[in-house]
Amino acid sequence: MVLKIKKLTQNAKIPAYQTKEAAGFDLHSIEDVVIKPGERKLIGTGLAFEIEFGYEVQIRPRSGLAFKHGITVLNTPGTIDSDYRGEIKVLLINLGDEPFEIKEGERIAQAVVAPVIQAKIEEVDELSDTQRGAGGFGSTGK
Ligand SMILES: O=c1ccn([C@H]2C[C@H](O)[C@@H](COP(=O)(O)OP(=O)(O)OP(=O)(O)O)O2)c(=O)[nH]1
Ligand SMILES: [Mg+2]
Repeated sequence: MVLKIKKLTQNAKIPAYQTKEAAGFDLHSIEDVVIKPGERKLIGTGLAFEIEFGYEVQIRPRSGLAFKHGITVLNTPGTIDSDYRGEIKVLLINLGDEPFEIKEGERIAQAVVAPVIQAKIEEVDELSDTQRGAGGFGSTGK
């Protein structure tokens, strides 16, 4: 699968898988940002993607930032559609107790390519019967 990446700004960094079998590649901030406790911020990467049809890119948190600083991706996994050509942005939230400082060039989140199955959506009047039926939300016990 080829992922085409275009730099939209001079200071954008083309991401790279950090190890041979890494599932995700890290995304870098193009901005200096401070996120106060409880605050959320949309952060630019300066990158645009052309994803092959049949795939998406998911934006996920970095576990180190989550564990050490309470920094996570609010909408995780963020969905990048294969037909999106705008700037890839990362929506971070600070769930920690201290302001979190991000410097331009730092890695703020990771991206994972995943296959997508687009369904043929069909409206019907009846659905088939099943043993579970409408039971959910703990219906089988704790
Ligand atoms: O973390 C994210 C999530 C989304 N996007 C971009 C790519 C995606 O293809 C587009 C739309 O995302 P989504 O469908 O999640 O947002 P929406 O609120 O439904 O907006 P839209 O009405 O544009 O679909 O925004 C990002 O850059 N970062
Ligand atoms: Mg949408």
